[in-house]
Amino acid sequence: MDTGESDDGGRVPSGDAPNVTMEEFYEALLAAERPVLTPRQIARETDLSEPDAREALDRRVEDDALARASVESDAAVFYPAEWRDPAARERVVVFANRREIVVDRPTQYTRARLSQFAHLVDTSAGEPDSRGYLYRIREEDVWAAPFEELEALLSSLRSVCSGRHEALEEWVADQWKRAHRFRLVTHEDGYVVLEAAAESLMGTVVEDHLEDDHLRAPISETEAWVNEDAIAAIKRALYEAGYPVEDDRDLESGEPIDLEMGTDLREYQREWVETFLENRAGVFVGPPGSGKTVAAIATIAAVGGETLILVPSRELAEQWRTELSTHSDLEPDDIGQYHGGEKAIRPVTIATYQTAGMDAHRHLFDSREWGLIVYDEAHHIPSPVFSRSASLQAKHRLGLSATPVRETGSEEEIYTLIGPPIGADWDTLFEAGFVQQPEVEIRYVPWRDDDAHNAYASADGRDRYRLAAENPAKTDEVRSLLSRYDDRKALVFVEYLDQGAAIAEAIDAPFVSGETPHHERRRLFEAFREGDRRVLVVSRVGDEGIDLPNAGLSVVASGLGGSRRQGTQRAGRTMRPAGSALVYVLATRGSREEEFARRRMHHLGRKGIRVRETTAEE
Ligand SMILES: Nc1ncnc2c1ncn2[C@@H]1O[C@H](COP(=O)(O)OP(=O)(O)OP(=O)(O)O)[C@@H](O)[C@H]1O
Repeated sequence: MDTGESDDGGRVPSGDAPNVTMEEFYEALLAAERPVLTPRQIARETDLSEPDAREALDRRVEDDALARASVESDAAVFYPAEWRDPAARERVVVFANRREIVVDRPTQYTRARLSQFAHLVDTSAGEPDSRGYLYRIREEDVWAAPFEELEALLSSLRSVCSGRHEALEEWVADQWKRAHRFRLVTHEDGYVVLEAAAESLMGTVVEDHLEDDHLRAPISETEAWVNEDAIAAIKRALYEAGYPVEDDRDLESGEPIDLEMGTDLREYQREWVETFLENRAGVFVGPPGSGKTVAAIATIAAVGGETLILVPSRELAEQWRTELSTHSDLEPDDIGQYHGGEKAIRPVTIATYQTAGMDAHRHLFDSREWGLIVYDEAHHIPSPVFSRSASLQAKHRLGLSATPVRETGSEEEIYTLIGPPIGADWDTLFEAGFVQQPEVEIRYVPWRDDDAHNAYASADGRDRYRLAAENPAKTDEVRSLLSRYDDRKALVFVEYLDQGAAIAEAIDAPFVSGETPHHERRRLFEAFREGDRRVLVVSRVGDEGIDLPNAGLSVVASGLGGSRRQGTQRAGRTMRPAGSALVYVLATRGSREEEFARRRMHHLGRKGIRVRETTAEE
């Protein structure tokens, strides 16, 4: 519909002029989860055409109901005029030098606004008992902020901070500029060009940070012909130098695909997909079970181009096929599996990272122009595949990750090579009840006797770590937890094969490890899922992504020395919408595991998950 002739009666107050009521405006803000709206967004949320929306908004500015943040017609954004009044706002304290913002009891709406250009550090900042949310603005937050214009970002910042903070704004503006200094574009003759915003950048930044073979030849003072094999390396090098590159290459997608969703998205999933479509790249970051896979399927539908889904294991490939059929009308014939014995390219193709990384299959991926590449468990992408698949031709790149934090600090790599993080605060998801908040308990298990303790004390390095991990007293603790919760499906996670075998024997349950054949693993997981199998002992292999929706109890017997990512994954096993969720993490009393356990769980605590500590003797 394109005129003001709406049938709701309220939109056409006098004459034929289009109108937007304040109620509609607020609703549109909430729907878009944006602090400010453009005429186009208003048009999308109401049934006005874009020119009519623009006219209606301009008139509300004249009434002083709305304020406009920019005078340039294309970049104009609108927000309620009352937001100029600080008294009407939540209490916000800005620490400009530290680039930190503390908001007392922020509304979900304020949090949504902040998450566009800052990241949540802590939810218990400020006074004791307060719910002060501490946000920090890092370089990469500004680089990835989903705004077309700097002015829109600044006005969003001002609207949250209720006023100007010159130094902070200057810093933000500076960061913004850095992220708009280099661009990769496709020349009309088909080759790739690196464009710099100024001559001096070519001279300094490029000289200092790129290798000789990254560029083939200069084209002008500000442009160079790029070696296409080095695109990922160039992006990474410039990112590290503090100049993230905008990737505006002209990439064609393959055959279009036509796919209808059979599942309605939740509000936040819709927001994820929309944000993704705006940026054409990004990583959905949400706790396990928060619906990333379903949102990814909706993204495939929205992009409508040939899609490659990369997954870490064959079990996950299988799971994707099922999910695609469950949530969309994609026919089995439209789904190709590309791994092991089966190698079929279809409108939607699922491949393992392992196969995708093999030289023998490189051409298949390189020679195609995918409309969308989905990286499942994006924090899990093996390094060689990382650089290779990042240079795959794709119009859109979508990562999925429950835990983007990598111990190496290389989460930046994920965001450079795939795209900026997209996601709700975890506690928002817990609060909304979409993901059950697990109860996590760190349980300290004493050494069985002095001998065991002494052996630990006199060992060193890896041996110590292993002795603590394999403390035999943990087996008793596992047994006692299993009998205490004998009505729950339970997973016991272990780090070492010997320990897994020992625990499995002691509790008479199967042990699933990397040595278990694929078909056997699948059978066991299925038996667990479908009902007759109550307990599984699982080594690292079962650790990620395998959908075990009905685990009501997880016992992490060892594996704390692993990465932070693992701690979250393991706790995540039980974070499913169905059933209550309990996680026990066993740590040997008086060993380094104590400290490890606290640190890992602190990380979960920061994600809004409740953690408790007890001792096994209690
Ligand atoms: N919009 C929705 N409506 C109904 N059910 C949904 C919706 N989104 C997700 N679900 C269900 O919630 C469960 C978890 O969803 P999904 O598998 O997409 O989560 P995930 O974040 O990908 O989990 P993981 O990180 O473990 O892979 C699934 O059973 C899925 O069918």
